[in-house]
Amino acid sequence: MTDKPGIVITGASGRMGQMLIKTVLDSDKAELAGVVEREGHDWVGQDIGIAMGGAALGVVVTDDAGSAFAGAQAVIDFTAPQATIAFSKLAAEAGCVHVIGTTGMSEAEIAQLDPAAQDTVLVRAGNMSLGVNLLVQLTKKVAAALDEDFDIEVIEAHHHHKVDAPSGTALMLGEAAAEGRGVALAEVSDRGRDGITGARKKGDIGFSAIRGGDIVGEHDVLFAAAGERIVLRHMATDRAIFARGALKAALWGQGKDAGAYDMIDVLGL
Ligand SMILES: NC(=O)c1ccc[n+]([C@@H]2O[C@H](COP(=O)([O-])OP(=O)(O)OC[C@H]3O[C@@H](n4cnc5c(N)ncnc54)[C@H](O)[C@@H]3O)[C@@H](O)[C@H]2O)c1
Ligand SMILES: O=C(O)C1=N[C@H](C(=O)O)CCC1
Repeated sequence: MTDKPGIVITGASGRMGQMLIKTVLDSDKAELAGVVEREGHDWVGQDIGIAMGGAALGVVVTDDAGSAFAGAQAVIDFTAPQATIAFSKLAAEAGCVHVIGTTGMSEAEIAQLDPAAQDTVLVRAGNMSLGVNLLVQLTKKVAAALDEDFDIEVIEAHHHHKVDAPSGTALMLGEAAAEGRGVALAEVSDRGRDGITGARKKGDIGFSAIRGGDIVGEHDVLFAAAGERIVLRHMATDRAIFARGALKAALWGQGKDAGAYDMIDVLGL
């Protein structure tokens, strides 16, 4: 028996799932309480240490999320939108802090997380790294200082496995730029230009997505005017930055009031 929070990692075999498991195992502030994979995955039923190519750890991969969450203090979830919605209900029932890194959720899907946030602490962010959350605040500040003579473009690059675009981070940066300008992103967002698009509309916030190789995640916010340009840039070279942020959020959430939070809250930025 220990007083360290027990953490369950969902999507155990994923790029982030494996990084999160290593991060929790390396931490002296938390314990690995369980690991979850989707039904039918060949890791289900295996010891997670062996499945990841190492020694047995005594934690078996399960597809029964409800049982895994019972008795744990937090769930860290980097999976897929529908899985995350289902996990939010189970985490709330179990009284677990739910840290959500899953991206590509529509507004309607995000709204389905609201009932869980009435009952438990839910921390959701499209990017859990300190650097990107700082960049979000810088973007808001720069956008507030400049007028519409500066065209704003968010350019992102990720590995070729990524399934959603724009990235969650790009959307956070776009939201920050829109907030700085005092406009609603939905009104000014320009995504997926192709063909005879017409000239750029003043005040729009544009998005471009590059997909290739093993790029972990790169984001530029470009402010382009006649005669000068400002570029705010974040480059991730190691997924550990996202996992460290997620673990920080899981620990921060212990004992907090139920509600929906983000990494700006966690990091106090
Ligand atoms: N917020 C951040 O800081 C951040 C950082 C990196 C990645 N992400 C996001 O995290 C998500 C996962 O990224 P990834 O690169 O690890 O993807 P991945 O495809 O490598 O991993 C996803 C895992 O989720 C599992 N999964 C899917 N449905 C499930 C279910 N119902 N039950 C249990 N497991 C399920 C899959 O089997 C897979 O193992 C993506 O949405 C990505 O954009 C967010
Ligand atoms: O690898 C991914 O997928 C990433 N997703 C997040 C996003 O959509 O912004 C964060 C960066 C890595």
